Amino acid sequence: MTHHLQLTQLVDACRWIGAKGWAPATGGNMSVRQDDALCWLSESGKDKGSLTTDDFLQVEIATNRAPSGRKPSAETGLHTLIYRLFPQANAVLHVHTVNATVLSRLTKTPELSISGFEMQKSLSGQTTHLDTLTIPVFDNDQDIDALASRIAHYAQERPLNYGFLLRGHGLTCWGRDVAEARRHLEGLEFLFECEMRLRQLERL
Ligand SMILES: CSC[C@@H](O)[C@@H](O)C(=O)COP(=O)(O)O
Ligand SMILES: [Zn+2]
Repeated sequence: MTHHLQLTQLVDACRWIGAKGWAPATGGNMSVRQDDALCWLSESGKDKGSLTTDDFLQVEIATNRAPSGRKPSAETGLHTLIYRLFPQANAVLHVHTVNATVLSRLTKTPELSISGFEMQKSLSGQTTHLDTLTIPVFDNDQDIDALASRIAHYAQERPLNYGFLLRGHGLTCWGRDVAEARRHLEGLEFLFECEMRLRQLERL
């Protein structure tokens, strides 16, 4: 399948994320795949809600190098890991939502389990609220290479679909295209919000 570079769709997604308040300050980073070898990543340190296509730079998926010499996201190594692990992933969105940040800290186990919600079907392949959705929660780390290798190790042992949480940090999710990555982000964020409210009300 040939696909044109989805940079315009990604810029639109960044605006939407910014308007939702899901990338406060300079939090969050976003990318799209160009091909097997290259992706386009948001430049480090910018407000991700007001990016233009000029704020994305080409990065080598195998090496994390940016030929332009500009500085790609601090979390480049997580985006390129996803492109290496999943050939069908073509867009990656990383956000710092309050729900992802708090729920990942409330989850003391290596995985968050979610069940009983119709909105689980917003995630590709999910067909019923009766299934249990498993979202891994990795301890945050400022050493992105170390974090990437922990995630890669998890993916060798267990299915890793849609996204993962970084404890006390945020959510990283992906899709076949920007539209699917957006749907996964919106679906997961809705589920996190519901889970948070249920826990508050039930005092779990
Ligand atoms: C307050 S931003 C913290 C960053 O280290 C990181 O977590 C992040 O999401 C944004 O980093 P960036 O380098 O701009 O892509
Ligand atoms: Zn982050």
